[in-house]
Amino acid sequence: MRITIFGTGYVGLVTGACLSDVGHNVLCMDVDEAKVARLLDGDMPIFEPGLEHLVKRNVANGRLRFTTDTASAVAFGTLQFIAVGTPPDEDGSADLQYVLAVARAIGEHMNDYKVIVDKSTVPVGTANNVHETIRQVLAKRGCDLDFNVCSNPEFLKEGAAIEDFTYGARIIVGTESERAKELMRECYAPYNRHHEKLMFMDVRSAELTKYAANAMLATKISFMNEIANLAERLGADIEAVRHGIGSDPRIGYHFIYPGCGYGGSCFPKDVQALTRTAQQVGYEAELLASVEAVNQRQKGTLFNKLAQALNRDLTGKTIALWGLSFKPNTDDMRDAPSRDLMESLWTAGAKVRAYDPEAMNECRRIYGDRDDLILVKSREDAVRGADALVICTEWKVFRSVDFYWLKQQLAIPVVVDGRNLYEPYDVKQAGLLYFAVGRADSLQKPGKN
Ligand SMILES: NC(=O)C1=CN([C@@H]2O[C@H](COP(=O)(O)OP(=O)(O)OC[C@H]3O[C@@H](n4cnc5c(N)ncnc54)[C@H](O)[C@@H]3O)[C@@H](O)[C@H]2O)C=CC1
Ligand SMILES: O=C(O)[C@H]1O[C@H](OP(=O)(O)OP(=O)(O)OC[C@H]2O[C@@H](n3ccc(=O)[nH]c3=O)[C@H](O)[C@@H]2O)[C@H](O)[C@@H](O)[C@@H]1O
Repeated sequence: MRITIFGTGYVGLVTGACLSDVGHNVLCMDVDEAKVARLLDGDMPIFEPGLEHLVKRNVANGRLRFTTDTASAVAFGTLQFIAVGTPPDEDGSADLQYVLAVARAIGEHMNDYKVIVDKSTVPVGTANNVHETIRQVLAKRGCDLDFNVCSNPEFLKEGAAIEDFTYGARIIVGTESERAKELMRECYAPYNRHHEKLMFMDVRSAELTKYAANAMLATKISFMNEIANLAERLGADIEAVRHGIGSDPRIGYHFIYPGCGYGGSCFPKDVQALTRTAQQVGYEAELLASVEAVNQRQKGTLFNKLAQALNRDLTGKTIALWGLSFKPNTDDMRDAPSRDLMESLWTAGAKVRAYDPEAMNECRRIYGDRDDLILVKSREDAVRGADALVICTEWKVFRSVDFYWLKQQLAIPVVVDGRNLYEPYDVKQAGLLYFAVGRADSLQKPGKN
């Protein structure tokens, strides 16, 4: 099957690589010439486990190609996937300019039947909007061509994108057209062999399903962070509570890890966009607004704990930071909690010595050269000579630490852990003060031991 994908970001590139790997012929189009040039050179613009291998294999066998040429991209595929960004607008609603630019390009260049497949996360009603945009462009051209627009939201997680795309729990397709349905069935047949994963529904429900899924997951996280904050104040341990509630299958263990707030390119923007959508139809989404507010507060928790541990004396201090990406196995720092922490530390007059296994270049790209940011090559380099340590991301390399060694490295024996990686008792045994999230032990103050 011939498939065109607009956008070679996390979603577009993974979709292109995976669909070509199961035998489809895929042409990926991006307006970012530098990105396409890198891809043509076999260089990955993002870090995603397994992606480079998949891309190279399918480029080599000729089933995966890249272009910046819109006309040939539109001519190529019967299916035209839209996988471009939908960043937040100033008021929090989804900015559809990139989606609609693709719609116009399709309208300008199409000469036969197409199914336009919206994979970007878009507000309810966008498929209609895309349909109308294409119809108007075709009308201007004096063309009367048949086409359908369907919604096919993506549920992959960064860091596990290929696995999620390949083995995801469901494939949602919103369409009222039998012809589009058959083509989508053909596209996803390789993923639908063992049990029926394809769920067809109306377009608006498919669009809302995506926001509902992300909002539900974000709600679970904010809920746990709220309980964690309570646990700290009540002298309870959130890790015991997490085990206790997760064992109830109605609640489950997934997405109930407390931490330093959810980040990434999606939960923050999608919760905001859904809240905005609700307002637009005259409904105050109070729960969603609270999910967002709790998350904002949680992102300040590491700084507050550190400031309290150091008696608010941060000026001139050097803080070691382990983990910059918003989660492990990605170099993505969009809305990462590490950014809130670093920016607060700089405002308070502290320096940051940071290490991340994959996000160093991304950090350099975002913040450039500055005196108060020192990027180092290992976790050891980060703590050597630092005053205290903060952990923002639960990369595997941070999980096992000799706490006696760590104590010797730090001028002030303070470890603030935004991911609850260690047993408080083990850390304390080495003479360190350990401030985790939602753990009664983390309430200890310097001088109390
Ligand atoms: N990142 C993720 O894990 C997931 C993202 N999504 C959704 O998928 C969409 C894409 O997200 P990402 O892949 O993260 O975005 P991204 O920002 O990584 O990539 C978007 C790409 O689209 C390109 N682009 C912009 N305008 C274009 C045009 N007119 N024609 C062709 N290419 C164009 C950009 O140059 C960029 O390379 C968003 O709506 C997002 O909410 C959904 C599920 C997971
Ligand atoms: O729409 C999207 O873009 C995607 O958003 C999330 O995926 P992603 O943002 O890549 O990463 P997650 O693993 O969901 O983590 C998001 C944030 O929540 C945090 N988190 C996650 C789980 C948890 O229990 N606690 C917690 O604090 C993570 O540290 C991270 O900062 C969803 O999990 C995907 O299903 C969805 O497709």
